[in-house]
Amino acid sequence: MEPRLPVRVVAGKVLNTIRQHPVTVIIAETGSGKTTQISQILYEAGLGREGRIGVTQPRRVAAVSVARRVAEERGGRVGQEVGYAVRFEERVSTQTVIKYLTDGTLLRECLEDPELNQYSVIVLDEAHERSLNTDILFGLLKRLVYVRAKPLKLVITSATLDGDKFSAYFNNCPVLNIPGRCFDVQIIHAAENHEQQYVQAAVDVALDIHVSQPPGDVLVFLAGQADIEKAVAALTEAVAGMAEGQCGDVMILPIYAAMPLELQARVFAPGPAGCRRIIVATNIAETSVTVDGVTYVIDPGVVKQKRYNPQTGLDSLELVPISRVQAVQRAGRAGRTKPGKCFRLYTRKFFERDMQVLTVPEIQRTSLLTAVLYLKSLDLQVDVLAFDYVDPPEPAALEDALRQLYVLDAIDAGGCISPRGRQMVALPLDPSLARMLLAAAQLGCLPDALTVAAMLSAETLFVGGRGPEAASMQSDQAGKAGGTREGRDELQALMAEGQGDHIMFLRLYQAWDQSGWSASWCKSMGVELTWFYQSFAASPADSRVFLSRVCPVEAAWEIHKASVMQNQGRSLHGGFG
Ligand SMILES: Nc1ncnc2c1ncn2[C@@H]1O[C@H](COP(=O)(O)OP(=O)(O)OP(=O)(O)O)[C@@H](O)[C@H]1O
Repeated sequence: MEPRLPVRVVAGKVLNTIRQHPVTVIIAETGSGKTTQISQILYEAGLGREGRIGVTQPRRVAAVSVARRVAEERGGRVGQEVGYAVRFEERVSTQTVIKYLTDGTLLRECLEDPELNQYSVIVLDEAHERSLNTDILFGLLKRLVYVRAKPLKLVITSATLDGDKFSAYFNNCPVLNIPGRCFDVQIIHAAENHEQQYVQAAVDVALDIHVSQPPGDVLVFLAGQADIEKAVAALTEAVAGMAEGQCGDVMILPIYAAMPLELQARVFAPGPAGCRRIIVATNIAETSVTVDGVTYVIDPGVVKQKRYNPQTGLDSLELVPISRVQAVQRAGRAGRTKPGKCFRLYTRKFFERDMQVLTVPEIQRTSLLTAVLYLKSLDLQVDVLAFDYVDPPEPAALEDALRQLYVLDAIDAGGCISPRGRQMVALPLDPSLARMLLAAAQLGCLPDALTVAAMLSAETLFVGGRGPEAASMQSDQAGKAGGTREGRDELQALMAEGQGDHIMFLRLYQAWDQSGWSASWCKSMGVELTWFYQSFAASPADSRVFLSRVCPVEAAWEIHKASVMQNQGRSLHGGFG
């Protein structure tokens, strides 16, 4: 228990407000105890007796690490009183009362039980992130608190949220502003912006901190795995070149989403005594997480953000400046267990005048395919165009999602979910991948399709963030840049088959399988081994079994009559122009 945390100081007020109102918005500084304490305050007051206290997080790493912390604070182990559920991993038992879960997992639970009867309270944490899933949950839970027979409390929490806007959305619910923070974070702005060379600038500042600042770990935010690998290589080289006695020991630890959860967890374990850790992270470490020991944060002010292009119908990742809200969150990763410093690699003027105040909600910038199919699958007769959004998406993006779902045969001409759409939504995958698996089941090639789906679900393929074009490079620095020359030739041969990315992935997997899942084979090909691990969990065999379990495609498959499909196709193509 942390009695000094600001949220603990006003525990009585928090409790009374939540008891008296169906929905409460709580705004308090980063590190003040929202994520770890509110659930415990409610539990200690008996609010978990009638059902679990669920706390959502936008990211897996946060759900898992916070559950571990809260279990530890309560003197238990994860999976007992405190548990977590994230995609592909669950540590929850009949004893579990406080459950941390990702917002995506809660949405999937709604499919099984639209009334979410296992919960008495749901806390939507980090609401400012405005993830697509959280935005959908706002609309669904707003309705549920008023219609569910068994009482349900909803709590919305954030360090930076427009309280008035959310209060208005939730029928003028109360907004609790909790003052105070634990430790100060000194903000140091750069004299000039480092837009182009932000990786090198971040490396330089990290090294500078290492040689000149008192003990404390450093957390560096970069935009993606490729950036991180570049920075780790540069830091390793620079540290190795430092004269003996110039500085203390240092340990460099990367963390990004494509890494298996066990590897991500390394950053939460304490480092060796007297050794400074430099943790190089994507924005997965931006909210909620506490990395004990982090005193210095380096924030280059950029992020890779998913954006939807209505012309191509696809999402792409773009490097964009972060919002001020994100800058506040990043700084808030310091000052949690002692005072800290945040080095911003952009000017104060840029922060004050040029940065957007809020992050654009994901619902207004990404593909809506999964979300629309999800809403269609709920037996709530949801009109996706008129759904109760906090901020509605572009009508054109919604219409586009409907059109694509029709093409995938997930909805019918009337816009209702089809039997195939129901099968698709049962698979925890992107609708296009789900559709591919269903087709593969029908065509008798499910094992290969499962392989491709697993590989496409993982994020990074080639070492150094290179695409397959790395294979055609005639670089002398082969091993360093992405594989040996022979490896690149082999990769090129796979690509030369010209059957598209999916078949190439399948061939790549088959070659890896034949190599006996060899790490040196991956290195020679310039392929990221962690990518295979990410794709196949423990092993390809396990992954197949797992995917077959979560994707009951064969059992559920109903063959549509070809003529029906053709007729539907004609009428719908006409309907959607
Ligand atoms: N793993 C941990 N190790 C050490 N201290 C921790 C840990 N997790 C939390 N704490 C302590 O508890 C405090 C509150 O953390 P908590 O995550 O509940 O804050 P928060 O208000 O949700 O922050 P944020 O808005 O950044 O998510 C931290 O500032 C820190 O002092």
